[in-house]
Amino acid sequence: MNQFTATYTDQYQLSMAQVYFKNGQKDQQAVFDYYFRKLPFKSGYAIFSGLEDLLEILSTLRFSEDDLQFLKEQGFEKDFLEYLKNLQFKGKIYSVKEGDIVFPTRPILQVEASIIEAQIIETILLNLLNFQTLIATKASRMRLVAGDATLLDFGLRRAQASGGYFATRAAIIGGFNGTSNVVAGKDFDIPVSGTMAHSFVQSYDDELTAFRDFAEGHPENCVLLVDTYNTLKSGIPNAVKVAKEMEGRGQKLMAVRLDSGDLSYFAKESRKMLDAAELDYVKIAASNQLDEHVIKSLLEQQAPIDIFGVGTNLVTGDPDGALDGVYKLAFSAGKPRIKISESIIKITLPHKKQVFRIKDENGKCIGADAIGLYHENSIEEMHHPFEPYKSMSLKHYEQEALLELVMDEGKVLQKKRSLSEISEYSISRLSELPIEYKRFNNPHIYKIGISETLKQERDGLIKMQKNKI
Ligand SMILES: Nc1ncnc2c1ncn2[C@@H]1O[C@H](COP(=O)(O)OP(=O)(O)OP(=O)(O)O)[C@@H](O)[C@H]1O
Ligand SMILES: O=P(O)(O)OC[C@H]1O[C@H](OP(=O)(O)OP(=O)(O)O)[C@H](O)[C@@H]1O
Ligand SMILES: O=C(O)c1cccnc1
Repeated sequence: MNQFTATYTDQYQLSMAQVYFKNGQKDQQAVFDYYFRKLPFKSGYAIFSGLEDLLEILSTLRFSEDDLQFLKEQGFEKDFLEYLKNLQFKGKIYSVKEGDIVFPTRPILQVEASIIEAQIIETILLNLLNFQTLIATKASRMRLVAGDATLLDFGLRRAQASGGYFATRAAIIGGFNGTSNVVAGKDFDIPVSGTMAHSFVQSYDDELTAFRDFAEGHPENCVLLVDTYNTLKSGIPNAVKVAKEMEGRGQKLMAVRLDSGDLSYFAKESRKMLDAAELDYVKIAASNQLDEHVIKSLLEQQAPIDIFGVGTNLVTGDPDGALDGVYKLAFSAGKPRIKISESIIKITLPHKKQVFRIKDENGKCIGADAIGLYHENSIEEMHHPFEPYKSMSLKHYEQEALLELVMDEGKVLQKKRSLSEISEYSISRLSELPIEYKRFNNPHIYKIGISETLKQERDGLIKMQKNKI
């Protein structure tokens, strides 16, 4: 999987790094926060995904000989290139657990490293975490509405080039059951499955022979695509014949797949025809431009669909396309740092921090996370980040610290979890979130607050910067 070297970065990271190097600042320690500002899909939550890939890549990230030659041709200086030759990420990473539910404007992950190392990894970190978090969130929304139905990822062919690879992984974290993507299945140990294409049916002179040959070739998990010519007049009657022939051989047809037309109508009619032939065990799969809204609508119409195959809208994160996750400097050279912006929501939070999930006495999430300085063990009073008179006492609540050290001196500290473990964790964390945050229309807004000490630090820095201007 690891096709990345340290040039998987933006040029400005290297331009800045060369200046730090030449000015003797290369060992200056820095803290950067990773967070996003806007939830995708008008969702009330997001699912954090991509952490284990990031840690694995960082633990072996180097500049290759080829990279250094290229950078030389780009005009980088000899002594800086010599330094890059031995550069490895030796920093610390604090992170929320992969699969957890996460919310805008509060740190999900913090990097503490030399300014050069921290800067060079920014691009790959954002590339991996933004994309997977987007897709895991999309997948999770489909899982929420699909109930017990099986969700399969069919997206590799529609993905933005190599995005399909990580999209599959993220889909599983968000609650999908399997994929048609063979390489992702192999690399990430994901159940791989699939049906047949229209071309297979078209390549025969008649549909029945195509179905027969396929069923003989693949008696286990056989799924027949029934809409190439006419679903109810040809596809289903031929599938029934083949299913009966399979029964004669002691085999069972697993499912039929619908891929066009009114999926509710065709699923209901197909179910009736299969049941009338005593094939109630044959499942119905559906595909064709599905997303969480279509799946929800189909199930509200009581369409008897057992398996949903989802491609385009899953792997492209339609309609949002990207998560706006950012990486902002919070501390460097022994001082807290802030970025002030015209837009109040874009003002950053200084210092190394900790984030607490606020829970009631029964351990139930109340819909709030509070951000404090790293050394604060808990937060007494949470302030609205920007509205001065809004605050809430947290004295009687439980507080769960969310950021934990997952990488130290460039080494991964946690044992690798399987994707199914991460997915189960994600589903259990989502189940702790009250239902109001999970509805599709105008979900309740999760509260993010800051501690009194962090507020004072931030406001002091804003004042200081304003006085300088
Ligand atoms: N019963 C339904 N309720 C809600 N959405 C549906 C239903 N049936 C299909 N859809 C969705 O409607 C969209 C368009 O389906 P439509 O029937 O127009 O196209 P199509 O069948 O793919 O056309 P074609 O026959 O040319 O392939 C798809 O996203 C599909 O998943
Ligand atoms: O609609 P999506 O959510 O993107 O799901 C993937 C689509 O890819 C396949 O179609 P395609 O026409 O590429 O091949 P086929 O001949 O196998 O149907 C499949 O039949 C789905 O319709
Ligand atoms: O296995 C399938 O049915 C499949 C795989 C990829 C894309 N569409 C369908």
